[in-house]
Formats: sequence, C-alpha cells, structure tokens
Amino acid sequence: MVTVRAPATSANLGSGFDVFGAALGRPADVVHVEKADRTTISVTGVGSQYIPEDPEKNTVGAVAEALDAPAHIEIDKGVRPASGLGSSAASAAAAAVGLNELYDRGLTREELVPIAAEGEAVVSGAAHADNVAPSIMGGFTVARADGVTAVDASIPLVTCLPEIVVSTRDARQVVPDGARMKEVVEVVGNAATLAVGMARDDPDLVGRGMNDSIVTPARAELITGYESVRTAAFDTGATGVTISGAGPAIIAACHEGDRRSIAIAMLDAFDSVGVDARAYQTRIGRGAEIF
Ligand SMILES: Nc1ncnc2c1ncn2[C@@H]1O[C@H](COP(=O)(O)OP(=O)(O)O)[C@@H](O)[C@H]1O
Ligand SMILES: N[C@@H](CCOP(=O)(O)O)C(=O)O
Repeated sequence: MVTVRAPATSANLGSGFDVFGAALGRPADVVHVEKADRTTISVTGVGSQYIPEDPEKNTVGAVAEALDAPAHIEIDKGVRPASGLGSSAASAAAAAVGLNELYDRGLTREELVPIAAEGEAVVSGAAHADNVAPSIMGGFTVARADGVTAVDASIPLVTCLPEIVVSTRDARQVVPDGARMKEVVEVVGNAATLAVGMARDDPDLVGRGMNDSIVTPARAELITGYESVRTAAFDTGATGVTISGAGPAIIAACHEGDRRSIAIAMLDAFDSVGVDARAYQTRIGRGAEIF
C-alpha cells in the first residue's frame, strides 16, 4: 500500500485564470492506494457524503484509468468539495503520485500533471491543470498546455471558506466569452507583477498582482458578502484579495504577522451577512508527499 498527502490549492490568484496556482500548507487530502484487479473507491472525511465512489465519476477513477493502474483507493478528505480550494484536484494529485509509485511507472512529477488533470475533466468539464500542478509539484505554478513551471515561495496567506457551495462547473458558465483590450493589458500587467512577486517571495508584489477585472467580477456575484469580506481583509493589512479558484473561498495574501487579524476580519464580515465560514491561516507550501 502507498499513502500520499496532497494539499489544497488556490487556482487563478486573480490575474492568472486557468494558469496560476499555489499549493497551500493546509488543508489536505490523504489517499491510500492498494493494487487490485479493478478500481474501487471509498471516501471518508469532510463532505464525503457529496462525493461519488463510482470510478467513472470520481477524479481518482480517471487517474487510475489514465495510468492503467487498477487499485482500491481510499480517500480521506480534508478539503471540502466545491470549495474553490482544489478539493477534486487534491484527490487526483494524490492518486497520480500514489499509483505512479505503486505500479513503478517512473513518471516525473511534471509528467503526472496532465494525468491528474484528466480527473478535473470528469468534474468540471475541462482538464484545467492549475490545481493539480501545485498539488503535485508544490509552490507557485504556471500551468500551460506545453508544461508546468514551478517556483518555491512561502507567501503568507489566509483562505476563508464560507458555507456556500459553488461548483466549478457552474462557475465556469459565468466566465465571459471575451475581454476588451484595455482589460487584457491591465490583467497582463497584474499577472506579470504577481509572477515576479512569487519569484522574489514578496507579499506586496504578489498582492498587487492579484487584481482581475475580467473573470472575477462575474464570479463575485455567486458569493454572498464577497465585497465586504474583501474590504475587511484589505482594512486589516491584506496586500491582495481575490476569489480562490472558482470560489466560494476567498484568498488574501499578506505579511506573516497580519494573518490572525485578517482571518478574524474576514470571518466577521461573512458573519455580518449571515454566512458561516471558517478560515485557514496558512502559506504557500509543499506538493504531494508519499508517507
Ligand atoms: N475525489 C474527489 N474529491 C472531491 N470532489 C470530487 C471528487 N471526485 C468527484 N468530485 C466531485 O467534484 C465536485 C467538486 O469539485 P469542484 O466543483 O471542482 O470543487 P473544488 O473547487 O473544491 O475542487 C463535486 O461535485 C464532487 O462530488
Ligand atoms: N481555473 C479553474 C480553477 C477551479 O478551481 P477550484 O478549486 O474551484 O476547482 C476555474 O477558475 O474554473
């Protein structure tokens, strides 16, 4: 048996829709894989009642199929599904790393990214790799059709997850078909600033680069309290705030000492609009680890 811990992730980071991603220190999924004649799946943990055990419908089933590696796969969910924290991707990433080890396939971490992304296609309709890339490789990642670039960073973060469900599939329906050149120029500038900030491990530059005027405004409509939570985070020291992945989680970049006050302010702001939430004080962290 092989056991793998794969972290939650935050995709997009505002300006890098379907491209940028970051591994989060917490929470994480833990996945055990054991050789079998055919793939079977069992799921426990946070939100497990909403996750199918049918291999055709679970992200890890697609991964086992792509690696031709049938197994009994036990998923212990730490990342709530439909959270914007790469829940479906964390399981897929852990399965890809675990099955590669179990069957001695010899694939590199980078080669496992498109395989794990097959799992994302099962749930969101698109094999976007911006969550599985950081969950497998760690750090800050730039996922493109021709491969992934990863940079180690340890930017302090707060993620705030409200008790609202937004499925990635639904949130992809509201993405605009196009953008004006003025918006594109602005977002390119922000994305470049964010990438430089990650390379320098600079929370101010990263925060400045998180703005996005193309996809985020449409998705913010799906998150009750988004504007007040964003304002509360900025008021308590966040350097940048945006939707995590497709939402409903909201992510704030900040300096180390500000995490606690930002977390409290974000929770209070959700509370003031009648929404329960939980906050994770974390940082950009490592990718999947084999125990
Ligand atoms: N292993 C898995 N972990 C979490 N969700 C899964 C898994 N396999 C399938 N799903 C389905 O994927 C959907 C959640 O994925 P998604 O909307 O992308 O959320 P998230 O943003 O948290 O990844 C749910 O419908 C869930 O049932
Ligand atoms: N780029 C995707 C990322 C979805 O992330 P998730 O954590 O919400 O699954 C998108 O924005 O649709």
